[in-house]
Amino acid sequence: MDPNRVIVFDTTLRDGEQSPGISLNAAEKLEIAQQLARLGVDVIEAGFPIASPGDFQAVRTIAREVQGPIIAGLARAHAADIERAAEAVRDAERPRVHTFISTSDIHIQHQLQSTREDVLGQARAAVAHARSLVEDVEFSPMDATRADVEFTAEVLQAALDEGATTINIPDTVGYTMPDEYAAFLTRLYVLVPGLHDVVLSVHCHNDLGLAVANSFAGLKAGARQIECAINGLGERAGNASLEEIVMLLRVREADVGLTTGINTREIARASRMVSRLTGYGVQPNKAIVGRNAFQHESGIHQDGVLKERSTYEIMSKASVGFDDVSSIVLGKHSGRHALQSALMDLGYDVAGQTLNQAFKRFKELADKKKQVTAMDLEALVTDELRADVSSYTLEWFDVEASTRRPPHATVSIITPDGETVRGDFTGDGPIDAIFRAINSATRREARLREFRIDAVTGGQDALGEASVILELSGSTAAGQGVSTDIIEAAALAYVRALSNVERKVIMAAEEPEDAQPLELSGTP
Ligand SMILES: CC(=O)SCCNC(=O)CCNC(=O)[C@H](O)C(C)(C)COP(=O)(O)OP(=O)(O)OC[C@H]1O[C@@H](n2cnc3c(N)ncnc32)[C@H](O)[C@@H]1OP(=O)(O)O
Ligand SMILES: CC(C)C(=O)C(=O)O
Ligand SMILES: [Mg+2]
Repeated sequence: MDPNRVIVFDTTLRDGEQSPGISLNAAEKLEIAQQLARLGVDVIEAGFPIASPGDFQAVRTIAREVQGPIIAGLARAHAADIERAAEAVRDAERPRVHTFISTSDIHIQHQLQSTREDVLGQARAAVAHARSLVEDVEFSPMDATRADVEFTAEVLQAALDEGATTINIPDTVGYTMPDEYAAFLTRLYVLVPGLHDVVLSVHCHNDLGLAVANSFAGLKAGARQIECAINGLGERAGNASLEEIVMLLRVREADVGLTTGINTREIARASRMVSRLTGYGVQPNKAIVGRNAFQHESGIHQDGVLKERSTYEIMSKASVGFDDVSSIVLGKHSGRHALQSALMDLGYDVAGQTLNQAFKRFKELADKKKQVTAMDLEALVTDELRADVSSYTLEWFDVEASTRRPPHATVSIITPDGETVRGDFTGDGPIDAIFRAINSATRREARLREFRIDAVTGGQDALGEASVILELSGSTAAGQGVSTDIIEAAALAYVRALSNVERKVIMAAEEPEDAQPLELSGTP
């Protein structure tokens, strides 16, 4: 085998399933195992067969149905565990039994309540027994990183003497540090030269957030198998995340020189499947598979990525199978380039002053909304186009609403001549009050024919779109307004409808009777 090829041992279905609250049935485990095979992992640790009849059945089903990877079952250093594991994986193309016993004094004294001598004997017997049942036997000295290195070496020598084919060095409680872990492995290679003839493996936990860093240090020290789990699942803070270590090796391959057999384009699918079946969501800012991992929200980054992706991305989202995720997210930190590009996607070719005006409205909206969606943008732009044909402008308004007295509205309007006029009114409801306050300020007797308000987008911070039809001196016209505040949306719509109807009245008075009515533009 290529000495630079790293064996990917996936333990999502064993250590990953040890995450509190996860219990996968045989069908669910099989579905994940099939995806792991598509992903191209080399070994699937399918479960702990002695743990329950269900887990035994799940491991057996996977062993029978999943082609490609080695299928492993975990076993304590007990004959019954080993026999159950061997039976469960027996029908696999390539079965493996993974047996383990602690070598740290903390575990030997307090958990096993035993002695180093007994542990040495149990390890030897366990590997020998496993080897009598299957060819491929992995041995792990549990809690090795807190154990005496000389004693661990002695146990490993016994495991090798009995025919172990892979030796795994677990950092069971996520205690070690990269330099220390690498030094521990280097020392084991010196103390147990036979380790050079088998595969040395790393199995790191994330209690201090170092699982991937420690695993990587182990690979640099000579290990060629990495035990990891999709989405970093595993006991307590989890195991090294498969996607992180695999992409680290891929992205820095030229510098590190190690490869895996993983089809990285299957990573996103594997992550989503595991998340769905385990009920463990992925944190948005998780490396590689988090929702944000390939999204850019800030204007400077968006500008860079729009000009050349590599300015702010060290890998492409396509390389991990996230083709369907949009890279540019519009929010309060976005700039004109991103807005222009998003508008272009919607079919609006805006530039110059129109872009500046849309950008101003967009920033105001982004201050109110966490994320600005395509629908919000569309509403904003059409609203901006409508604003171009308005004659009256709503400068500001105040509405006092209460259940104890009738609502009162005050408005300030800028007329087509640039004059500021004010009006106020006490109405039946806040919208009625503001509409009549606009009439009072403009000294127009417009009559409301229709009023409707719709939510443009979902959620508490949704944009509302108000539509108003007004009648003035026998003519009618419509106006629309958009805002996160429905009273403001209604007032904008009223002011625009008033501008439109007034223009119609003037035109009707000026033009011959067969003239066509003026069409308002509002769509791209
Ligand atoms: C670091 C790891 O991830 S190790 C794997 C952890 N995974 C699991 O434990 C999940 C599956 N486990 C189970 O379903 C159960 O714990 C079983 C079926 C394996 C055992 O259940 P029980 O027999 O009731 O024992 P229990 O879990 O309470 O205690 C563990 C026993 O195993 C012993 N033990 C622990 N590790 C080992 C080992 N590697 N080899 C031999 N014995 C061990 C403990 O000393 C304890 O023995 P004791 O009963 O003589 O005190
Ligand atoms: C069983 C072993 C490999 C384990 O999961 C650990 O020590 O963390
Ligand atoms: Mg573990």
